Amino acid sequence: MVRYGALKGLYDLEKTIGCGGFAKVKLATHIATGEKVAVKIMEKTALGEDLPRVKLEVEALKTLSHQHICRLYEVIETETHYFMVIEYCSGGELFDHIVEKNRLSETESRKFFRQIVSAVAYLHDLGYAHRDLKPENVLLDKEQNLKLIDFGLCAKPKGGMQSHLFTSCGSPTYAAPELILGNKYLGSEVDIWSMGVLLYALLCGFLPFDDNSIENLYKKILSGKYDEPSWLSSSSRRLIRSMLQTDPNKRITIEELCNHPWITAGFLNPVTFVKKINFERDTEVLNTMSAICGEHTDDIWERLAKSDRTDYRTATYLLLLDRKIRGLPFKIT
Ligand SMILES: CN(C)C[C@H]1CC[C@H](N2C(=O)N(C)Cc3cnc4ccc(-c5cc(Cl)c(O)c(Cl)c5)nc4c32)CC1
Repeated sequence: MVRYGALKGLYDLEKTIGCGGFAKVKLATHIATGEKVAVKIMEKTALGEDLPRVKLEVEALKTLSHQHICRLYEVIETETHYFMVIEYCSGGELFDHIVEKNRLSETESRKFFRQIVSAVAYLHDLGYAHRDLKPENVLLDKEQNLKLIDFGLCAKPKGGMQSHLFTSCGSPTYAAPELILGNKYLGSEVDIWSMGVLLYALLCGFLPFDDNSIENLYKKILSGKYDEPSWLSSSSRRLIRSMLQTDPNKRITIEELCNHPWITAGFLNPVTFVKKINFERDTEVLNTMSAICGEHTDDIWERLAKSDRTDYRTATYLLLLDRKIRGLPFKIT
């Protein structure tokens, strides 16, 4: 077990829970609260041209505060490494959940899909596009709530969501036709296409466009033709068709999606998102921290509010707040 001095006394590193490209993700315990966290470890020398993606993801995650987007608690930078301390999702990948059940019922698909739509609507409202939405980037926490991860490819176009992007990125299987063609595209529109692929995977248990040869895969995506299994309801067929429109101008918008009849069926309200104030003051949690570190709550809050929100103090505050929200003991007895 390689010991990382920078984490000493703050986090106990445990098993590796995944590797992705230039990062290794390990399970860890935040010592002060006993809370489980995921630590994304990146070696600077190995990052190379991927370094800008790390900064992009950190900046995005620092801004984002949504119940279905994985929360960034802390960033630790040393000479050789970056460590991102992120909310742990013990429920694994949504993909595995679909595979083990073969496919999900319309009701269960709707529950998960509403959470994805809420997270993406929130992202787009803040001027971000994820651009790599796929089942592997959708995890579940212990309460089976959905968490969006991996913002290494997300874009916040300078000119806002109406300005076009060019970099082709993400995985071809979930990529929209305009992205494959190398046309200029809108991040929001490619996210809608990818969500269409995700919804299809939830309801069908397999992908709308799939092929071992990348060339045939591209042909299928550009044709926009896919099977509609008999078990799909007409309402879900209509919704999927409106998302998997090869012409981005004909594709459903995120606002229409939030109000779509299939989305609202069985629910009282359309999908909304709370622009959660990123950082609300909680006196009980501050009292607990004051008991731990001996400082006065006003001084602690003062420092928290001024910090860049990625220090250990912030992580401790957020993890205690999480425990309180989940009804777990968080007071130092
Ligand atoms: C395929 N990818 C490029 C990497 C893969 C690494 C393991 C990870 N994981 C898993 O695959 N479990 C099954 C366990 C697990 C549990 N909690 C997690 C909490 C956060 C994250 C996470 C990972 C990355 Cl690379 C991020 O950028 C963010 Cl914002 C968050 N990954 C987690 C994670 C999923 C992604």
